[in-house]
Amino acid sequence: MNTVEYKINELFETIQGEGAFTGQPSIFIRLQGCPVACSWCDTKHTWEIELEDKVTKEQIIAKTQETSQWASFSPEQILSLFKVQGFKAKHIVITGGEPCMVDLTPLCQTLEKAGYSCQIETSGTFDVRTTKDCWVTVSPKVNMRGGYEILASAMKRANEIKHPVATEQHVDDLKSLLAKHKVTNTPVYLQPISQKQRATELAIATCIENNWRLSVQVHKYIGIE
Ligand SMILES: C[S@@+](CC[C@H](N)C(=O)[O-])C[C@H]1O[C@@H](n2cnc3c(N)ncnc32)[C@H](O)[C@@H]1O
Ligand SMILES: Nc1nc2[nH]cc(C(=O)O)c2c(=O)[nH]1
Ligand code: SF4
Ligand SMILES: [Mg+2]
Repeated sequence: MNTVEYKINELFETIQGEGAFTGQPSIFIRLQGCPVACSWCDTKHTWEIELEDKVTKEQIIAKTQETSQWASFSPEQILSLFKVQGFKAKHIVITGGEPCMVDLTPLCQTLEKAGYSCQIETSGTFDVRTTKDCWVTVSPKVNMRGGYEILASAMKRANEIKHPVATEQHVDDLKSLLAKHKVTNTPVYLQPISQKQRATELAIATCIENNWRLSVQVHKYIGIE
């Protein structure tokens, strides 16, 4: 019997809007907690884990706004919730916050055993603990306020690298990282930060120059979660 529990900020079904799985109907599990502190992070409400923000599972399911509230769920409770909610997607995206602060293996094992495919969105600053079949999207974070560094093990485990960009410095940071970790075959996506026009223009030009791919956070353009 698995007794592990995960602190969940949000659980919802939508279309994956980023990276290689863009367009894929997906159930998102958003975990609470991240110490990396990217200045431009679009989910700052997930950073702190405060005990006073602990609420019931029902309140998390009923959430309609971004809040720092969270509830604990076991893998089995997550799975049965999918059924209660009538979710149809067979692909799960585990994000946050920083999901790799905890061991995701029991969660992914339970979900995969039930026939789902799993994907993790991570900053690459914590050990990636998951199943071998889980798709790992590493979005490396360089020189962020929290002071965390990219782990070689995370770069090696990555099935795709999705790098947020707004400046030439971000592009240079990525090139240094790829050289340092000898990444040659992993698909690279550039993701313009916060849909800014200049960031998007830079990302397009840099993708063409380097034969990388563009990831534009489709969900934000079409106004879905
Ligand atoms: C909110 S993070 C959560 C998962 C994990 N902490 C990470 O950074 O990968 C999910 C994805 O959104 C990206 N992201 C966050 N804020 C963004 C922004 N303002 N513009 C574009 N991408 C952003 C991250 O780089 C990451 O790829
Ligand atoms: N639709 C949709 N796609 C996403 N891909 C990554 C997301 C994230 O916040 O990690 C995200 C998100 O929040 N919504
Ligand atoms: S690592 Fe991810 S969740 Fe954490 S601050 Fe950066 S973008 Fe936000
Ligand atoms: Mg998001």
